[in-house]
Amino acid sequence: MSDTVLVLNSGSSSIKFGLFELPASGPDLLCNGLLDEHEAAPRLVVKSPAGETMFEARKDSSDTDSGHLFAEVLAFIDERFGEHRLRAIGHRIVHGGPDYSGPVELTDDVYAKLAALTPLAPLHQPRCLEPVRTIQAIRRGLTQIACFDTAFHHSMAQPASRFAIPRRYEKRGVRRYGFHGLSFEYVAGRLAAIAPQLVAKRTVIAHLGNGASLCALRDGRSVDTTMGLTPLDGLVMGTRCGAIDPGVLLYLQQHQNMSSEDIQHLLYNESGLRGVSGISADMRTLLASSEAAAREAVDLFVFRAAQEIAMMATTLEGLDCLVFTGGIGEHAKEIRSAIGERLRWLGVSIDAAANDAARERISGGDSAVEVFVIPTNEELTIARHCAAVLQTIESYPISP
Ligand SMILES: Nc1ncnc2c1ncn2[C@@H]1O[C@H](COP(=O)(O)OP(=O)(O)O)[C@@H](O)[C@H]1O
Ligand SMILES: CC(=O)OP(=O)(O)O
Ligand SMILES: [Mg+2]
Repeated sequence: MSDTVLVLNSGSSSIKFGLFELPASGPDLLCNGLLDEHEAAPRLVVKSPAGETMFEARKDSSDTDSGHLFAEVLAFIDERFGEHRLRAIGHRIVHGGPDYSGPVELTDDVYAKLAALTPLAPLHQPRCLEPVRTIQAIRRGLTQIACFDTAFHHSMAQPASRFAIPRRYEKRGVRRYGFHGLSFEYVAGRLAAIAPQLVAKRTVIAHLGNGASLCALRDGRSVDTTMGLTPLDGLVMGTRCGAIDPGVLLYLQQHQNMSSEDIQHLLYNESGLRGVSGISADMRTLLASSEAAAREAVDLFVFRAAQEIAMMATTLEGLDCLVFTGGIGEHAKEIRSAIGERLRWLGVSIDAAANDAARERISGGDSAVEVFVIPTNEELTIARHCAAVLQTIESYPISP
């Protein structure tokens, strides 16, 4: 009998999960799955590591209780992997605030602190925390572990972590935290394995998914990132505006008769690709569309991504390596090449054939900047963190 951990990755547009076996050599995937809520009838799919479908269920669109999903996933695991011992559930928690620079066991006290951070990630934090309570109810006593998007950026120092507002707000926690850290950590680790000579070099990782952000790295550690106090700052996203003149918010509130709730909804849910195109938040749909507004939304996404990559390069005082990851970064060759074109002046040159084939290294021979496509794996990062935390809990030794 071997030990396993179930990892839940609740993002803004999907819930992904993975079941990992925990041998001493590191977590091994047994199956993974996705709850896709984009379709009219949300779909639950579980696949083997080879990509074969092991289980599929279509949920009634009126069934908005994700608790049913988790009960279904746990029942499936019991049935198919009953010979293993489920040791813990590992959760991606988007906001860890100032207190958590690494993974922690989810006690009631920790839960309360994380729930209090909901206003700083209103789209994500409730979705991340809801399964914790659900699982507590259906599997009392099962260890649950929180792994944070913010933790990787605790290495970020001032001035990168500072806003230009009076210091008293910084003391109250109003500072730049950054997100997508579990993804950046995984990609930085893969990059170190593929190209160890680049670890000490000036690297920017572009996580371009439904949520999107950049991380500037030196020696594999985060020194700057584009998201701030909340996952609203920085790049244009699926439904989020990214960086915006704060005067816009004042104007909307004072002269467009909008409440703070209206403004929150506008900036988190109705902006970004969705708002600019008026068509969709999904990059695939926009790239396939012949509408001018779709093209304009994609152009703005590319323009801003290139601008902010140059901003990260300023923090690093140059750029040696650029890595694309996330749903768009991994799959949208048009976006990678358009961003590359805008960064020619920085020495970026992308090889068209390598880019079309989504090879691991896509920079041309003449490029001053090494360019890679590295698929992210937030679930594996969480599983690794869980294995480390479980080893510190005496009553849960990991079997060799
Ligand atoms: N083949 C593709 N071509 C272009 N865009 C894609 C492709 N596959 C996925 N995407 C885009 O990736 C985005 C979702 O990214 P993902 O990282 O999966 O999201 P999440 O932030 O929810 O984890 C969507 O905009 C989607 O359109
Ligand atoms: C932090 C964040 O934006 O996450 P996601 O990409 O899952 O929306
Ligand atoms: Mg994501």
